[in-house]
Amino acid sequence: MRLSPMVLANAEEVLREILRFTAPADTTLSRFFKERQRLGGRERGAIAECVYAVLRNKAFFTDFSASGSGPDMRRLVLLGMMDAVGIGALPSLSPEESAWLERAANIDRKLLHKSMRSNMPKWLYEKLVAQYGEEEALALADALNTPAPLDLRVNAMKADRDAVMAELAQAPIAADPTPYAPLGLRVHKKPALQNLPLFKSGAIEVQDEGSQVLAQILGAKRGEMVVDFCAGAGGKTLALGAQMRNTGRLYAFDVSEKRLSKLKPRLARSGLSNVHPVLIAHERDAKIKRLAGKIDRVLVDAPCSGMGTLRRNPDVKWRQQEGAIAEMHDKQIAILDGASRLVKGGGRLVYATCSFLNEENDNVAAEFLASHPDFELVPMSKILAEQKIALEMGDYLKLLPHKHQTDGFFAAVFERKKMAKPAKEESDDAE
Ligand SMILES: C[S@@+](CC[C@H](N)C(=O)[O-])C[C@H]1O[C@@H](n2cnc3c(N)ncnc32)[C@H](O)[C@@H]1O
Repeated sequence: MRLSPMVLANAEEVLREILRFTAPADTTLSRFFKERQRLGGRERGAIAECVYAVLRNKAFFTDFSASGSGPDMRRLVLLGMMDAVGIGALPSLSPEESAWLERAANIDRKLLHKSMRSNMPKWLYEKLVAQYGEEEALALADALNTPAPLDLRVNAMKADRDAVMAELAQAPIAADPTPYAPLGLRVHKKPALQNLPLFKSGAIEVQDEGSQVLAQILGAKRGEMVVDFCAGAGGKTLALGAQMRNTGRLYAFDVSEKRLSKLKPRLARSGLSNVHPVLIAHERDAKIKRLAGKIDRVLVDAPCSGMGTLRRNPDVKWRQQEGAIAEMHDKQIAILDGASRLVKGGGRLVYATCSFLNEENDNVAAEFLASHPDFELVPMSKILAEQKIALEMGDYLKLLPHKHQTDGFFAAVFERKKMAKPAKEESDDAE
């Protein structure tokens, strides 16, 4: 069935705003839809898919659109809709527009020039090539320009993976176990899940497999004292609380009241009562000092460029400036230093990001080790063996979409040496 012409007009309007890159695309889209209650589910789906198709092919579409006619934004929308719903579903195309779209559809995008195929700002693509070499950089860029699958985590407090898979099949929703995360399911297609009894009862949460692996490698156990230092809306907190079987104490720190407030309803659904959300002012907050040297495991899921999530947020790369990466690096070092004070002798500290850039990953880990002789690196190969996760890694966890079908993630595990005394607290409360 063809879309109505007003869908194209709406797509043009929202795309124009999103391409200014002044706000995240998903925020702009949800505000736009909220203001247009008359748009139905199919129309919303087509507009959102069109916008994301343009973001994932911005370089190619911008270049190709120069060969078309009519207003710029209409040309981009037609190309986006071609990917989103197919040329046959587009209303009121002129014969020239149809022929033009057929030409675009027949272009093999793998044969485009690398600057167009990678669909990234030059500085970012150059960083990728420097890190991975050209061939792998292109494979990674291709994967980052492809939509992510929908992964679920089964809440072990409420269900097991096989039972959830069987219940989903009744819906009917087809899903397969994820290869690395023991409680993960990868759902075929993208069905709405919010109204499923499994979701309402807290038996499942939406979570990328890579994120699940990150929570797993902290190795949190029953009865332990654990801190999720950058808990945000609690994606990993929920996984950690369940891993601890709702025992011990799990502090969820964050500097954002708004993000922490999103954790509350998720906690209620999850059935966890061992989680204690704590709003902190910064990484040296006095609330943290009371716990210095007392914590078994600390997760620092640090604020980062978010480049590892480009499959979901393809606009991030166009909104970030290269200089922001260096600023991020300094912030990451400061947070990791603050969080390290919590760890007791023999305890573990995990530093993680959803980025694949060395500045935010290996470099931060190396600097931390160089300035904290009371910590040593625990090779990721050892951690993965402990957790029985079938992934081949060296010192660090480096998950990449073209290799592991997850978002891009990094993690390093540090252990505080047993003899080391808790960090002496300087009188720096007044900072
Ligand atoms: C990558 S996000 C965390 C995502 C979250 N762990 C999850 O799994 O959903 C990083 C978080 O760090 C928080 N943050 C930023 N600066 C911080 C600081 N100085 N101390 C603690 N948290 C901070 C941000 O508010 C943000 O929620």
